[in-house]
Amino acid sequence: MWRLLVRSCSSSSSRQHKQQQQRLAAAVGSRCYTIGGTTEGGSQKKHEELQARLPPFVPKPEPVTIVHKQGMELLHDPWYNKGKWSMVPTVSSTAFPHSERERMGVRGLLPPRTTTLQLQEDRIMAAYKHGVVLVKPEDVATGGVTSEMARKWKVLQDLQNRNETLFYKLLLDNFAEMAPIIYTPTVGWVCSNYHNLYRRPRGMFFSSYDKDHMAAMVYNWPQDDVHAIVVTDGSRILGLGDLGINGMGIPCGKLDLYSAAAGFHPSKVLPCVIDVGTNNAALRADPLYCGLDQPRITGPAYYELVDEFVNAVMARWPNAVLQFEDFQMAHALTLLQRYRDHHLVFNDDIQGTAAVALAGLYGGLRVLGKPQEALAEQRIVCVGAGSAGMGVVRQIAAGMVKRGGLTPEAAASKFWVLDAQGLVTQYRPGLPGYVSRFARPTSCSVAEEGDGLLDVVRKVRPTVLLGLAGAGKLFTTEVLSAMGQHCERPIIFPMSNPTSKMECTSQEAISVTGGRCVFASGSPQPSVELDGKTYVAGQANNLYIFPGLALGAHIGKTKIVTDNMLMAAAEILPQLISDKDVAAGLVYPSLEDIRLLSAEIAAAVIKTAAADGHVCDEAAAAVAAGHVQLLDWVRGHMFTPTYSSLAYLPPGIKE
Ligand SMILES: NC(=O)C1=CN([C@@H]2O[C@H](COP(=O)(O)OP(=O)(O)OC[C@H]3O[C@@H](n4cnc5c(N)ncnc54)[C@H](O)[C@@H]3O)[C@@H](O)[C@H]2O)C=CC1
Ligand SMILES: CC(=O)C(=O)O
Ligand SMILES: [Mg+2]
Repeated sequence: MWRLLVRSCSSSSSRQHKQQQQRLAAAVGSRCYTIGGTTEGGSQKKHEELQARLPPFVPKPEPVTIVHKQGMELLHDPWYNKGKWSMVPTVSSTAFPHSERERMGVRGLLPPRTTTLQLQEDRIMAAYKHGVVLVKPEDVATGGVTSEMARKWKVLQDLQNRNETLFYKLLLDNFAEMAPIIYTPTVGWVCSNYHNLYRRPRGMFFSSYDKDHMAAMVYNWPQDDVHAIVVTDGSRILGLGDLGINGMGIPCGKLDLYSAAAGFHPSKVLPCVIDVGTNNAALRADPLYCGLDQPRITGPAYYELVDEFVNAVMARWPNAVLQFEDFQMAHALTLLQRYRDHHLVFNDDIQGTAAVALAGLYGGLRVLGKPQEALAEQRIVCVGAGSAGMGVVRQIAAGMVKRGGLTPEAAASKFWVLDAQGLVTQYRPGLPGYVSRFARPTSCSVAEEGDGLLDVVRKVRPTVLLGLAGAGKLFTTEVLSAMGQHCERPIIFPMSNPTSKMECTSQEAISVTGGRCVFASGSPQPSVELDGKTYVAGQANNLYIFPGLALGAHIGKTKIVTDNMLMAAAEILPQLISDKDVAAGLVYPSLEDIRLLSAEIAAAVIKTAAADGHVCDEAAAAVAAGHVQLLDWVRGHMFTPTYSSLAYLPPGIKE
């Protein structure tokens, strides 16, 4: 240390400098130290030489502020917070250096990348001078989100930051209208621009930097009783690809729906992101990006981190249901299989989407006036062999076995699955097990390995066309027209999100098929007027399933989420469509009734889990009491956004 100090000094003749030299000499006393390799000891001349080279002393007290707050309380104090709590986009709070985060109990409450006061100021100046461009033309192109939708999102976001009770009352009272603003498609734009829009930390941020700290840092979250956690690693956000830590917008949006749709108390839900880096070079290069500046960690190190996260949150909040969301296929299924027998977890993209697709097909059969058994007669083309596509195919096949009486092999023969390389057949080397079961046999006739969608549709003449590729307009006019030519009432579900990644619009499908198709899409679509008739578009989105499924699993204390529970959710949903809506061609019930739908799904899930012998005694008693009592019991657990009287409890006094 002395060596460094001495070598970095420079000469000065100031009085302060001399005082500093004297103080240093006194402090050093007769201690031996090295200058340029020579050992010195008490020589006045050498002292003077040394002191002459020391930097000047500047009497400047270090700016330390004594704080009597830590953690969330600190972040919520605009004076101590090192972010901007303003109405303009900025990187909030991230100017806390890591050592200080540790000291102040805010580790995990902020994104991992730190910024500077200067960068924050530059951003504010830019917004001050040039205004905030909320939606750029390219955002509309990539996300299908207009300035008007972004403006509404901002109004709701500001309200949520101010008054959660009012936010949830508004959302619940206007659910169908506002779901597209807090959820898809607007949430896709929010994630793409999260680093620009970020104002206030929400949820917990875990990163590879936190390795070996997660079990402790979860205690920085102030709520002891968390009921639902949604986590992403940002690797496949909707159909928008790797958005790194920006993917945090998705757990936030999903949990808004947990509270609005299923009545989870907003203070008891926890959005989480695990930042293992990103392969999105543009984001990493952006100075405002608040995630780690490193490529994604893969392999065993990745699984060690996710294991640590799961163990940490499950140890602190053993009653929580944990939803995995928007993990890329390379990890999604492996993670689900890794935890599903040990914890109350599910993967929404694999399982929630599967259940909503099967529900939509049962709804479609109702529209066509056919029983559920008719599922087994369908020929189904699915474009997209990823986590969502294969989850959907597997669930529909299970429905064919259960309702249609087919063997698993016969059910598999009803599917033609395409990925980015075209039709998937057994010719394909290295097919993972979850795909190979549905790969067409090589001896098969009509369609061949690698065939494009149009060829497959012409050769196979499917009755159902599903889109889960996240690749945009794959259901071209030719494809839609071919669907309409061989099938009187084709079922067409372009399920990819957000709007810009959907395989076709409602207008395209309905006009090309002359209004004959049964249509539902992943993101909401407008009604279509054709020849004086109005065709209403349904929404084939897992938002119908996950709130009620999670509620049933949580309050029923089912310990795990089974395939039977998912099947129960898929089977109950189409029974809840009103006859009027069926007559209008809708394959899903109205979103205006979302609380009722979630309660019915939760009840169905609990009944199934009870039959399989894994619910808590209270839930078992509610099931035994009958359906009406069970529904009442479920609803009794739902949060209702109303104001209540506040009572003050001084510190140290127990409730
Ligand atoms: N409506 C809903 O509730 C849900 C919709 N999704 C959407 O499904 C889409 C896919 O999600 P994941 O399966 O998780 O993604 P993924 O990345 O796991 O799979 C994508 C699949 O699409 C294939 N693909 C890509 N481009 C293609 C092309 N041009 N032609 C044919 N196939 C192509 C890929 O080869 C891969 O098999 C996303 O857009 C996502 O937003 C996902 C979950 C729920
Ligand atoms: C809806 C959904 O979960 C997705 O598009 O990924
Ligand atoms: Mg998803």
